[in-house]
Amino acid sequence: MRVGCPKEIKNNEYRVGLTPGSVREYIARGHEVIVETGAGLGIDADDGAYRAAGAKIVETAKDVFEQADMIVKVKEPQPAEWAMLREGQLLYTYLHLAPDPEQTKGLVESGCTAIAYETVTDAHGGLPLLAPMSEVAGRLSIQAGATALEKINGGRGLLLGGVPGVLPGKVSIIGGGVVGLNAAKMAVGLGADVTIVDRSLGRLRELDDLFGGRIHTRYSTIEAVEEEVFSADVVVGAVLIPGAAAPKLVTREMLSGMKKGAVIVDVAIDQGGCFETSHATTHSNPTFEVDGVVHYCVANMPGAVPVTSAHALNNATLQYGLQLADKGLKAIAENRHLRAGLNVHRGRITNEAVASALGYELAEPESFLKVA
Ligand SMILES: NC(=O)C1=CN([C@@H]2O[C@H](COP(=O)(O)OP(=O)(O)OC[C@H]3O[C@@H](n4cnc5c(N)ncnc54)[C@H](O)[C@@H]3O)[C@@H](O)[C@H]2O)C=CC1
Ligand SMILES: CC(=O)C(=O)O
Ligand SMILES: [Mg+2]
Repeated sequence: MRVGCPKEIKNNEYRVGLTPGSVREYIARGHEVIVETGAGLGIDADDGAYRAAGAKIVETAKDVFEQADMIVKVKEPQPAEWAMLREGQLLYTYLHLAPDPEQTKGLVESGCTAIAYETVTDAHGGLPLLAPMSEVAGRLSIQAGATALEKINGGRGLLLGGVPGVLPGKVSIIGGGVVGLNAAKMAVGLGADVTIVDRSLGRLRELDDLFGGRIHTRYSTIEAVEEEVFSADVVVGAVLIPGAAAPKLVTREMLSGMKKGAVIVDVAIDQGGCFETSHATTHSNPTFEVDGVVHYCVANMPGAVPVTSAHALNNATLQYGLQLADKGLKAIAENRHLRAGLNVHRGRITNEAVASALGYELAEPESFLKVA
């Protein structure tokens, strides 16, 4: 198969879908790889590094989209990109379709077959292609929150860890999955007072064991969320219902009970966000204020640390990408975890949560693929 990797074009997105190391693996399996010039500059990989790995360098994204059978990216296609996709072409990237009707329409109209990293599953009930970026975003969320708390950035002017004789700040994390766990590790490391709220008691037990009494855990109810939000200096939004739009757990009304200059970091913004007042922001203008509360809602947080993120992402995406390149649609038919990643196929929506969020009729992949 001919595999293509364009340069990312989302605001301040410096990751790349294929590292030179991944290119070598595709080449070793007998595939051709074409890479847009400069695609890897954000991770210090120049065209020479890609050529040395066996890729052919092309001048434009149009060349990549025209020539490749499968496109490997990081972020959801932007309008100029979905316009270049064609019927039968495979797209392998993050999509986050449920809160994004325009992109969904673009992909449906293109006729392409789109596999969303964030809905590919594994045998342990996890989301293996979302996990590495959730690790990064979870860790970054505390850096972002701590920075936004500084007075000069519109925050309360509070140091999260405190100092001897002065109490630390309070971090409340809503959603104790991969983002939540990694946010908690960083917040604990800074010396903050940390609470994690989740609706899974099993998960709260795991977290309690992991942190050995260093954090507080709370079962997620409206009351618990409200009390946490009112008392926090930083609130991290980290809930996920796979494929679906994030539930709005914090309403606009609740903001009035928050401390002035407190900070919300809505990591779940890529699925629409779990605060009613959130809207997606970019790295070039990451925060805004509503009712005295600073909101940080960057939808591609890992893009800020591309050297770490692109390698972590490739570590996870490579094995599934190779299956797609080796076998095309047959890989999706044979591997139910990859099939869970199928969101769009030849004009139809194949993911239940996306279909129900956006009012499409669901086309079950099993109804048109000969599954193993
Ligand atoms: N903004 C960005 O750059 C990035 C955003 N993300 C997003 O972060 C979000 C979280 O991802 P992960 O941690 O990997 O998901 P996860 O599936 O590991 O964890 C989600 C947690 O939310 C909990 N949850 C669901 N409903 C809840 C409720 N009503 N109250 C409390 N907890 C609830 C679940 O029990 C689960 O423990 C996703 O939307 C993901 O796409 C991930 C990476 C980067
Ligand atoms: C998960 C995601 O949206 C990101 O890494 O940007
Ligand atoms: Mg995102």
